[in-house]
Amino acid sequence: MAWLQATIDTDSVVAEQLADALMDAGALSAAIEDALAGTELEQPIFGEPGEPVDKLWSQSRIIALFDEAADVALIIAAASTQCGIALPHYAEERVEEQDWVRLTQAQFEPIRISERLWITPTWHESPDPAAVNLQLDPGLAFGTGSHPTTRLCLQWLDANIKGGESVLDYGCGSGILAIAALKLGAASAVGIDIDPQAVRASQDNAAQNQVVARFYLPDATPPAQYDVVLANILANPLRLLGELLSGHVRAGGKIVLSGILQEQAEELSAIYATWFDMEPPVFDEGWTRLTGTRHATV
Ligand SMILES: C[S@@+](CC[C@H](N)C(=O)[O-])C[C@H]1O[C@@H](n2cnc3c(N)ncnc32)[C@H](O)[C@@H]1O
Repeated sequence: MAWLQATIDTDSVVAEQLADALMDAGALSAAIEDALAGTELEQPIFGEPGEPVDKLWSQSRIIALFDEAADVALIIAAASTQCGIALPHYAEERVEEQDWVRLTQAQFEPIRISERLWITPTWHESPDPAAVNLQLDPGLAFGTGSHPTTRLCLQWLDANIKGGESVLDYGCGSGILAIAALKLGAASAVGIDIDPQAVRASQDNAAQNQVVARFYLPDATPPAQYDVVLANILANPLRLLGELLSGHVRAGGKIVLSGILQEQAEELSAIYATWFDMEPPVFDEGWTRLTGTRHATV
């Protein structure tokens, strides 16, 4: 079994419309990426939940997959006509059947977070069995440890969990932060996510790591206060969640915020200074970690 793949360079303004038209005309899949990805001109563009992305890559590339018997030229011509654009430049190649599982797994290697903390996929031996090892596979929920926003939180946990803390992981994704906190010695951990798939993935991952954590949708958040509250979400939800998150941190407890772009750090830090003594931000690849200690009274 084989497929045909077309790599189509296109104007970013029509990329989404063209990808949809390709699907309508018979493509099996059509993914849009930055045509300059992997070069010095690559443009990192991030969206906020619930908000349209207001920036486009300067050039887009559509990677479309077709059945082996498809007439790719005809489909691209039909899709271009539907979008009212000239036939774009494209390259076509044959993609042979491969061991996709093995190929995917090969992309996920163990990740060393710190001297003593590793994140390892289940199909790998841990490189350091004596370390604190989290077993985590890429799945439907965000959080494998490879992203700087997660790494910043894991590094904070590694340096600051001394043993016995209660932890709230708000926006838990895969549950990675709650699970890491428990593995590092926290006494209890609760995770919250708006995505039911993330709640399920977190439960599965906790079981895989033989730790007991509780995961809920926001409506079921226990009305408790914690020693540590982590929230790796994004700037916009963090702007809106300040009151709620601060209410879950005991006086003298810590807040750890991530998912904030470097240029958003000052504004977010000022918002959370309402409830916390904020520390200087820590940056990693353009992302920010903010931490603070809860005021005794507000
Ligand atoms: C960037 S992921 C972080 C996952 C994981 N905690 C980590 O550090 O890798 C953000 C998660 O927050 C969840 N989320 C976004 N907005 C939320 C909100 N308002 N309340 C709860 N969870 C939210 C998303 O569904 C997603 O799973």
